[in-house]
Amino acid sequence: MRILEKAPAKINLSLDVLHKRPDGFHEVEMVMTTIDLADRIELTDLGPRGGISITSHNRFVPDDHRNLAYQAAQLLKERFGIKRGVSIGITKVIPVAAGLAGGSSDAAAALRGLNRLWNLGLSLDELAVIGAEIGSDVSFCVYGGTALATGRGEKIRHIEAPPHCWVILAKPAAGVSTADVYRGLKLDHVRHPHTGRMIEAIQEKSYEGICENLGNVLESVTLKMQPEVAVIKDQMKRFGADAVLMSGSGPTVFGLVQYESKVQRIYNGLRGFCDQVFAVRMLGDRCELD
Ligand SMILES: C[C@@](CO)(OP(=O)(O)O)[C@H](O)COP(=O)(O)OP(=O)(O)OC[C@H]1O[C@@H](n2ccc(N)nc2=O)[C@H](O)[C@@H]1O
Ligand SMILES: Nc1ncnc2c1ncn2[C@@H]1O[C@H](COP(=O)(O)OP(=O)(O)O)[C@@H](O)[C@H]1O
Repeated sequence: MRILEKAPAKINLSLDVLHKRPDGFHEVEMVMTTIDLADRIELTDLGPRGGISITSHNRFVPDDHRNLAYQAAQLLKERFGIKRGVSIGITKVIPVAAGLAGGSSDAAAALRGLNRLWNLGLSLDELAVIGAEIGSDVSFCVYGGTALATGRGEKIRHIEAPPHCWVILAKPAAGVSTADVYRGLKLDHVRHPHTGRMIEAIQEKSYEGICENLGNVLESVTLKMQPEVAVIKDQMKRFGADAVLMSGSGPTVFGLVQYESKVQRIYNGLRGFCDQVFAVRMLGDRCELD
């Protein structure tokens, strides 16, 4: 039997860090939404007593226990005493180590797909709790859609979809380590975004309100490690994006664009000096994972 799952990327419309916790993680408040840029996960049953095998044609994606989709399969096998093997094929589209939760979304897709393959009968809420053991962003990725994520990112409150718009993404060549970025954050020197106002803007379907309230406290940390982020932000604004921000720990920069007529010009302009550029729609609805 073969199961296919879509694993969409996320962007953080708003990312605030409240404080560092005794367990080393940071308490966050993030408004996240899924976009139409997705990896494809193909799960094939390998029969009784088999192991977990990972195939991907991307040299930056680990093909062993370090892969988050592998960890998802291992966790379900152990927890539910599954004795069957599985092959996990990952068609990578989301840039790696980019602040777009590619690995987390692959793990979430593996959880959803294996739940079907092995007839585990788990709800999305149960999968989201299991996902939190793999990484802070996995719970959100189990559901997709749009949500406020709190705690270390694993507490999810669903919110409605933002109004449809275009998202242009541009990723500088090198990736960044999320752990390094959190480590570099000096909380007494940041301007906190207004999480509440972002949620209100989404609920009011105010595209202008969303643009006005984009904010990410991690941006200034990554900017120091990768000055190219500032250059890309500048170019995106100059080519005509309505608002721009770095996603997550970066270094990917996204620009919001309301009208399709502007998208091609901004995309073409950025392609001039950035290899990985994408123009996609915001998904925003949970049902759009299918
Ligand atoms: C920054 C964000 C924003 O959505 O995304 P990315 O940039 O990775 O996509 C997330 O908070 C990243 O989530 P995720 O990538 O799942 O992080 P994890 O694997 O759980 O943690 C990696 C490391 O980041 C730090 N970390 C992560 C989450 C958090 N709330 N506080 C932290 O301090 C810890 O040092 C941890 O060891
Ligand atoms: N399925 C996967 N896809 C991409 N990277 C993965 C995957 N599994 C583990 N990784 C590791 O996780 C790291 C972070 O990758 P990723 O999830 O793409 O970025 P981010 O945390 O910035 O959103 C990568 O450097 C890679 O070594």
